[in-house]
Amino acid sequence: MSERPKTPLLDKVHSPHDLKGLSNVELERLADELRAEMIWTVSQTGGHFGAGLGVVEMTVALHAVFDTPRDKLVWDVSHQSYPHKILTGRRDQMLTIRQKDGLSGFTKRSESVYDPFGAAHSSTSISAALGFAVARDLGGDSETGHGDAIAVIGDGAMSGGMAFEAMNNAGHLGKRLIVILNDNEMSIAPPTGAMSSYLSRLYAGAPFQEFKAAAKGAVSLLPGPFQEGARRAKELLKSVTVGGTLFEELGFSYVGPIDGHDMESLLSVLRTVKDRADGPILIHAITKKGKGYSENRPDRGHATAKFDIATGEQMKAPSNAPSYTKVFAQSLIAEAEDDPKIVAVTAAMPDGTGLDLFAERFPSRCFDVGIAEQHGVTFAAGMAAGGLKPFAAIYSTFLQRGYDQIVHDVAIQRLPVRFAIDRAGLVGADGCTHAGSYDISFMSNLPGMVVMAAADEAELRHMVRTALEIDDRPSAFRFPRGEGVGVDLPERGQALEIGKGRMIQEGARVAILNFGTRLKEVQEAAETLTARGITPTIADARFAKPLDEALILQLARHHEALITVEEGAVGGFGSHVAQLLAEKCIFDTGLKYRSMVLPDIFIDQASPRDMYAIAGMNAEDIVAKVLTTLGVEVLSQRA
Ligand SMILES: Cc1ncc(C[n+]2csc(CCOP(=O)(O)OP(=O)(O)O)c2C)c(N)n1
Ligand SMILES: CC(=O)[C@@H](O)[C@H](O)COP(=O)(O)O
Ligand SMILES: [Mg+2]
Repeated sequence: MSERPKTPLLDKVHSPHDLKGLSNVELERLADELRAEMIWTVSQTGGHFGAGLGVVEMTVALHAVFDTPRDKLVWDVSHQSYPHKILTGRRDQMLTIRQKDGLSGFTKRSESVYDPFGAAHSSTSISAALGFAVARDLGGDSETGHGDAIAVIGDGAMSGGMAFEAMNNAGHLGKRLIVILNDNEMSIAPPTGAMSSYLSRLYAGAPFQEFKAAAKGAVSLLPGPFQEGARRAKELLKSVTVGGTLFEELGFSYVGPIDGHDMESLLSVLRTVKDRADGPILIHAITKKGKGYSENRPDRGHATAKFDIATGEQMKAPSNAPSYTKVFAQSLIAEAEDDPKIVAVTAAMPDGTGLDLFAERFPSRCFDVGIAEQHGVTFAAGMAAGGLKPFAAIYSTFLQRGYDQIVHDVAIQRLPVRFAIDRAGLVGADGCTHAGSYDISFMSNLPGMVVMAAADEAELRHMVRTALEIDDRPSAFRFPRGEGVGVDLPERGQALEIGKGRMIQEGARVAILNFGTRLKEVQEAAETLTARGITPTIADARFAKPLDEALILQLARHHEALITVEEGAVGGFGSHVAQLLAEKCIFDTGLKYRSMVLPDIFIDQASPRDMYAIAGMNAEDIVAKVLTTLGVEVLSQRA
């Protein structure tokens, strides 16, 4: 185990207030200690890493200059907020981060007054900070008071449309608002897009040194705070800006680029801005993701498992089966070898969706659109309308961003976009912000949509093929984060019959109708139940839409009880089954129907197994549900 670093200055910091008396040199030393502390902490826990390392100096400088929590500091995505958490009274809990009952890996209002706004999905910070600015100016109530509103947003997050919607609004309102663009020339993967190239050009055009000198000069010109008139302040800011940027056209003052690791520069600029800004201002800070430890890794150490600090070696549990993501990617590549019309879209998640593999094989047929799920969906719709066969590979939670586009651009026009919905169900350490809980509901509600869920990795392979063959309407297939169950994989997928489920085992009294990867838990539950003399019938629905009506009615008519199981919120598969049973008057026959869905709460981070335990959806919960439904004593079973 790596030794905890010595951090004499940091040990004296219990809140940002303790930074106020420190000199610039001490703040610089504090940043070094904070970085060492963060490296050690994440080596023990795993988690998001590179982004936090890149904002260590910025975090120290922001807390030294601004008056949080009165000033509202909003971190975009907030995967970079670990140093902020350490400085804002949560250092002692850092070893619990992303674990059950521990700290969240993201900012969270209920966790700290220093987290004025929760995040985890990207590109929301400018909108939220603008909201704080307006609340301040219009006398909103706030326990911590109202001061400056500061958004820290990455270059990747800046590719999201919301950031521009917010700047458009902020430039128009003209309120004092501070946006720090943390430009490390990385998203999770290297950023793509014209905006990214534009930022690089801004950076290339104005070397730090000149700016640093200007900033220093400007600060030395300042008399005490609050003594300078507005005219002078404007001139001062102008002297440290370069003109003609896109941001200025949108109504922001642009300051930069500055070296985001240079404490002197940061402090000078932030102090100047704090004292003088009178409208929206954007500070362009250049940083290195992974600074001081993982900056040379291809992903700059975006996220990591626990690791050995000396060797960098990550401690990952050995895998027994390929991940669902990999099976998806390999299956799609196999299909694309034969069908040149197949194209793939990712919204800034090439590695996470496996499309990095697809892009290696078919570079011109793979599109990383940036953090732009809305655009990604409509872009795919356009390609479908143009005669291609697009697969939009998007995490369930991020697909929420593109919902109107799914309805308006895809479903209403019945365009054959294939949605490969990764990270379906509860994902673990990222917690409720990343849970894929709603896609079954929001996709199954749409007329004409085909909605599938894979029960194992072989099923996923078949569903890729099935989606490919559905060329007259949109379709979706969902699969979870992590490893498959280890079933044999067919070389190639076989198209499934649309809207047809499959029988897994015949039993009596109770039928369990599964949708998705709870099948393993259902089968485990069935073993326990069989030992108690109740052998359930098990079927795998495969489709939530269209429903296999014949199968469902058969199960309902030949069993005392029918229980559906799905890894999704209420309103999904089970609700559609209930609707069918009601319409066919099956409830009138006395059928006991139960639907096992995610409960109506947001479940915080824990292992997926623990999250499903909280949700009441593991094998033992299925056993209990069967027994209570049949009126059999549960307690004796548990004993
Ligand atoms: C809407 C949405 N899509 C995708 C993601 C996944 N995601 C998390 S961080 C990240 C990259 C962000 O890049 P940037 O803002 O530059 O921050 P950096 O990690 O470089 O500091 C992405 C794509 C997300 N959080 N939200
Ligand atoms: C912050 C963020 O949104 C991503 O980094 C996310 O945590 C990735 O999740 P996976 O590890 O499931 O790809
Ligand atoms: Mg970045």
